[in-house]
Amino acid sequence: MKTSDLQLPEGVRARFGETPEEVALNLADAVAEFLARRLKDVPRASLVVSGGSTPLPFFKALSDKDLEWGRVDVLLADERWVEEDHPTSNTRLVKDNLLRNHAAPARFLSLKQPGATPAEGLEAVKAELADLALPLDVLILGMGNDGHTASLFPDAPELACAMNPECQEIVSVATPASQPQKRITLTWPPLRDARFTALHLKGEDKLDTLKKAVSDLDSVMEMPIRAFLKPGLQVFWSP
Ligand SMILES: O=C1O[C@H](COP(=O)(O)O)[C@@H](O)[C@H](O)[C@H]1O
Repeated sequence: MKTSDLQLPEGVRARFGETPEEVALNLADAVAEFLARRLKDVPRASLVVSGGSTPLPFFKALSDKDLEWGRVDVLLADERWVEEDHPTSNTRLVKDNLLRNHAAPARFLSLKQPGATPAEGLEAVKAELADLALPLDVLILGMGNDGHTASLFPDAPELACAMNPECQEIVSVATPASQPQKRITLTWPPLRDARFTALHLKGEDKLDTLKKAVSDLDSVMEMPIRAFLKPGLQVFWSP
């Protein structure tokens, strides 16, 4: 599919590049600029990132930015309920690739807390996030080809509650049948209200998925990413 075939909703900005490295640098520039501006006005700023394979070059580029990282709270939009030494731990991914270089002094708020299941650890996760200021400042989302973002999966029994605009909880357990591991995710209200939101994608398959998502913006429960395709969103994509 050609990028010119993609008709994004009004107010959604396309920031497409030729390579993942180019897009990662552009995204890191945009995030660093936003955080630096925010830190002039507030004592602490927040940065919510996603896991998976796409963000790696972005994490590396952002870790080189000379910011007052000691005043930045970093957390994940979602996490698998696995220990940090597990190969799919997003926490480890962030610690190894983002919280280094200039970014080493940032405070990391972990969505993985003690407990055999996310349900068991949920109260501890809420306690970890208790003094996080809302609205969130920067949110970087990814997307799966089933239309999930964060761990808002179409087949998660918890989805309706987590996507409810009146949801009072900042985090939810997610147990989609399609996934091998149970998960924990930020819910729609805090994600919806972030001041700067980017969707970071790599690959033709993601472009096809995005095209499918924009074709019917109302069916949010089929593809939760649809809820985020609203004015202000910036889509960073490369082949
Ligand atoms: O499961 C997940 O997948 C998406 C996308 O991952 P990628 O490997 O295709 O980049 C990610 O955004 C989400 O945080 C993660 O839990």
